[in-house]
Amino acid sequence: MTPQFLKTMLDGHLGQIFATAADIEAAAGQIARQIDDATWQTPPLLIGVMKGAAQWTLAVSQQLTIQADLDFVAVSSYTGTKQSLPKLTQAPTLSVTNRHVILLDEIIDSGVTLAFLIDWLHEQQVASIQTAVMVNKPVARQRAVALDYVGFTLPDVWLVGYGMDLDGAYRNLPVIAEYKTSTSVSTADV
Ligand SMILES: O=P(O)(O)OC[C@H]1O[C@H](OP(=O)(O)OP(=O)(O)O)[C@H](O)[C@@H]1O
Ligand code: HPA
Repeated sequence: MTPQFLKTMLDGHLGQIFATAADIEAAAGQIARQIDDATWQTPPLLIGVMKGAAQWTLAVSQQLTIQADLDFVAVSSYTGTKQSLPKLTQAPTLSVTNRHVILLDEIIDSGVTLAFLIDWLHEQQVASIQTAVMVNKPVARQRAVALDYVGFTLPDVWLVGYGMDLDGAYRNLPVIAEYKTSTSVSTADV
């Protein structure tokens, strides 16, 4: 059964629930095992893309069993569901030059945000870049981005929860859910 608080919080906008917290932790664990098993000449530097990737970055990094460093950048590209040019609003605090970077984002949609960050990291002369996304929404891609680790591949609907927002709301939902822009009676079930 879908918890009542989700239905109440999304007030008629709740669509399909694509993943529960347990599904997401399991997907993050599988990715952590792959990162563990890769060959690293120096410890990788995990960089989470704030704000949305905070939960996903911790879900993956806490399940690693190798040494890794952790940092964050902040990029802003969306107001509501409307996209604008990405802006780096916070650079990493650690030096990225010559580091093996793993960029973690909770969602890739158009690809513009990650492509922008990858270009920026290359300008800083990183040693290598891998990407680890919780959700891949491939339908509306505008910029090609190589994805090394993917949690879930989902359809082109607006998603909220586990870091994903609509105008700053719903990031704290413990599931990945569809936000229906027109209200309807929810049939979602978990
Ligand atoms: O592939 P794209 O179409 O570029 O979309 C993905 C980006 O959009 C969201 O960021 P947003 O700008 O909403 O900032 P946020 O992380 O603070 O929510 C999300 O967190 C990704 O970083
Ligand atoms: O579906 C989405 N949900 C939240 N943030 C996003 N940024 C791009 N696509 C999405």
